[in-house]
Amino acid sequence: MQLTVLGAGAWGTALAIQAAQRHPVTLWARDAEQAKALQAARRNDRYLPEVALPERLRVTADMDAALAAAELIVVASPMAGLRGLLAACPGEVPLLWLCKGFEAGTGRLGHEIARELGRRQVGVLSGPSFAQEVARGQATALVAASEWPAVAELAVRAFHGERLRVYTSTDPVGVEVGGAVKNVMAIATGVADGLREQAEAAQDWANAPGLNARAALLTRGLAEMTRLGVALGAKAESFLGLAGLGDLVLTATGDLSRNRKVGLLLAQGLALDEVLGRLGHVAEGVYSARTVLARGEALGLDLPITRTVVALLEGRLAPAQGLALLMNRDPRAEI
Ligand SMILES: NC(=O)C1=CN([C@@H]2O[C@H](COP(=O)(O)OP(=O)(O)OC[C@H]3O[C@@H](n4cnc5c(N)ncnc54)[C@H](O)[C@@H]3O)[C@@H](O)[C@H]2O)C=CC1
Ligand SMILES: O=C(CO)COP(=O)(O)O
Repeated sequence: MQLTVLGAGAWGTALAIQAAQRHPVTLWARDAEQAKALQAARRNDRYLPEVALPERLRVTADMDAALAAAELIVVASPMAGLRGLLAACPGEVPLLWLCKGFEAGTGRLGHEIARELGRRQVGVLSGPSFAQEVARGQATALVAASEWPAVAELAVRAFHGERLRVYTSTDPVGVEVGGAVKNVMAIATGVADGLREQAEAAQDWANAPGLNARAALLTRGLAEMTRLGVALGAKAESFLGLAGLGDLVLTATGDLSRNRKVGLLLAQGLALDEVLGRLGHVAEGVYSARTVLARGEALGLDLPITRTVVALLEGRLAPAQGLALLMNRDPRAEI
C-alpha cells in the first residue's frame, strides 16, 4: 500500500519510519529546506534525531507529488494544521489524522472538522505512543477509530505488525476526546509532581502532593474525560481503552511527554511563554484546555481539574494555589 504522511514532526516521522518497513512511504514536510535536510542526512535532526530514515522512505516538500499515488493519507500535523491539510487532500483517498486536541478558535474535534468540510472515509489513529519509542521499534498498541469500518481496517493493514498492534474502534468521538483531555491532565500531573519535588527537598510534607495525590488526579481526570466524552456522544467504555486510560497513564506519568513537561516547568515558576520556548515541540494541552472547559460548561458539566489547569495557564493561579483549590472543594459522591 502506498502511504503518504503529511507532517514531518516527531510523530509523523516515527510512524513513517515504522510503516516504511512494509510499505512504500512518502513523508511530506511543509518546509522545503527541512525536506532537503532530511533527504540529505537521512535523519530528522530537528524533531527525532536519534533514528535513521529507512531506504524506502521518500521525503518531499511537494504536496502534489506526495499525494499523487497515495492509497492512504496520514495527517501528522498538530491540531492547528488539520483543517488546512484536510481541505488540501483529494476527497476520494481514505485519510487518518494523528493529532490530539480541539481546534483553537472553533473548539472542534477532528471528526467535526471533517464533517464540516464534507469529508468522508476518514478516521483517527490514537493511543499511548511516544514517537521516540515507536521509531525505535519498541512495543506499542494503538487504536484506529472511524465511523467507516474500512478506514480503521486500512489503518491495521498499514501499521499493524510485530512491534505495533493496532486495534479498531467505531467510536471516534471517544477516541478523540480521550486524546485531547489526557493532555490537559498531563499538565495537571506535571504541576503536582513538580510541586512534590520542591516540597520534598524542603521536607515540607504537607505541601508535597505525593503518589496518593497523583493516583487521585489520574482517577478524577479520567472521570472528567469520561463525563465530557459521554456528553459529546462517546461510549463510556472507550475511556477505559488505549486512547483513554492508556494514554492518560502514559502522558501524565511518562517523562517523554511534552504536556507533562509543561506542568513540571510551570511548577518551577516559569511563565508559559518561557515554557513553550523551551519545548521545541507542540504541547496540545496548552491550546485545548480552554476548549475542554468551554465545551464542558456549555453542556452544564463540572470539570474542576481542567478549570484549574486553565487558570494556571492563564497565570491567574499559582501552582500551589491550584492544589489547594482542588482539595478544598465541597465533598461529593464519587460517581
Ligand atoms: N510526539 C508524540 O509522541 C505524539 C504526538 N501526537 C500528536 O501528533 C501531533 C503532532 O505532534 P508531533 O509530531 O509530536 O509535533 P512536533 O512538534 O514534533 O512537530 C510538529 C510538525 O508539524 C508541523 N506544523 C506545525 N504547525 C503546522 C500547521 N499549522 N500546518 C501544518 N504543519 C504544521 C511542524 O512543521 C512540524 O513538522 C500532535 O497533535 C500531537 O499531540 C500523537 C501521538 C504521539
Ligand atoms: O500523545 C502522546 C503520547 O501518546 C504524546 O504526548 P505529549 O504530546 O505530551 O508528548
